[in-house]
Amino acid sequence: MVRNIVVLGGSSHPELVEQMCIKLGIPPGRITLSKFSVGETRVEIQDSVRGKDVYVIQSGCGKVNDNFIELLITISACKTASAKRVTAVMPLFPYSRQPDIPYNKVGAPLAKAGIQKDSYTFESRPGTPAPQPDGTGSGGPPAGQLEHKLSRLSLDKERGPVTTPGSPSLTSRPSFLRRQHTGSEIAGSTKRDSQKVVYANGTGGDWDQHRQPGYKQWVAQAGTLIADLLTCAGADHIITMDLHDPQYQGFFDIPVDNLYGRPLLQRYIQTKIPDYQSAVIVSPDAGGAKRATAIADALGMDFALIHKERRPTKITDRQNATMMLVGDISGRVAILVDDLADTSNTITRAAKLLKERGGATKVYALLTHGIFSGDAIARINASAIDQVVVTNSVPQNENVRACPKLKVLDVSSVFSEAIRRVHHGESISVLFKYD
Ligand SMILES: O=P(O)(O)OC[C@H]1O[C@H](OP(=O)(O)OP(=O)(O)O)[C@H](O)[C@@H]1O
Repeated sequence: MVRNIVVLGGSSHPELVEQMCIKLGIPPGRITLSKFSVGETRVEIQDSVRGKDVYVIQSGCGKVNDNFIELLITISACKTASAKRVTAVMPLFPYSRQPDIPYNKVGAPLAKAGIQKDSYTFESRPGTPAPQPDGTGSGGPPAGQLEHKLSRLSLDKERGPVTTPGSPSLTSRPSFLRRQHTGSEIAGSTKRDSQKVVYANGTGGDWDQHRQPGYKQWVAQAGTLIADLLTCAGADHIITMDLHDPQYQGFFDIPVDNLYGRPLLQRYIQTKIPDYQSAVIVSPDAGGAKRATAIADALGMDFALIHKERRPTKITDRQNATMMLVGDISGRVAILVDDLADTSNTITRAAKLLKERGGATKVYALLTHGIFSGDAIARINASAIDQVVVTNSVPQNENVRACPKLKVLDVSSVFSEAIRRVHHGESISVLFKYD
């Protein structure tokens, strides 16, 4: 039993909170989480946290944004109630696939002068503005586009310039536009929906058609913002697991303990996969190669890599990325290792490749985070994967019921041990050991 500690659970994963508290030998702190009818989050902490070491547990799953706000409000409430230290325990860190890069890795679709929407490809890169063949200086728009620009200008004229006293004119910004999502909203899905623009006069069209030539689409940089929000709320420490991008830790100026799911996955391979040493560890993409090779090296196993060539023929056709297998898995068991499955597109396509092209006899997929948004579970059920193994960093009860191929490993011991060690000021590096 640890003393002077309060563990508060958010809405995202009550079972994990309960398991962690059992392992710590303390009851969960009393907290009421509710919503006002308008949708705003309300947090009420019933136990005193004055002078206490507080751990708020919230995973980046379910209603991710609501849960994140709930976490921020809870942290802030603890700080203002004089908690000595507040640690955010986030088994799955939200937004960790949106680091601070100006364009997403699939290549931001860029408007190229004169190109039709349907002919956009990932080969369509923006040229540096250069003189046109007709000698019109620095790449001015072709005639059609000029008309389009002028029509936009006339719209601005109708409205008149938008200015505020003492501020520069805002007419250079598309202030007459408002954007709306048109794609269907799938709960928990990360699919990027197409967008439409609507002018104030009711006319509109596809966003792609309205991009300025040569302008690189701006992708929001969520990484630093998420880190700043946590620290502004009052978090003194973060504990998480298998950050998609470990460099994310650099966005924080507070300690971040990034625990590994690897020992759990490794133990599963050793204890549950018959004759595992003759199997091959496979990374389904280059991004996860380091993680997968580390397991292969530790267990003395062979390694293969699937190269995911992100060059779909259309911008929105991300799922058509070509996959190429590097390594020999013929007649052997293949064990896919990755940090997470979201839509499960990556692992199901990889499994198909491993069996159809590579000649694998059986395919396992071992992942730390089983997000399984949208129809991911149905996709796994219909796939060539024989077994999927995930941790319960996000709730898996419903998924287990819907997917007979799914096995779940418990992370509550790892997190409760991390909490115990942080609380007592002990090193947690022992949790980073693999063998
Ligand atoms: O289940 P899915 O929806 O297919 O998503 C899973 C994939 O997404 C992540 O990588 P990402 O595509 O972000 O690329 P990266 O590893 O190169 O960062 C993750 O590492 C998986 O490989």
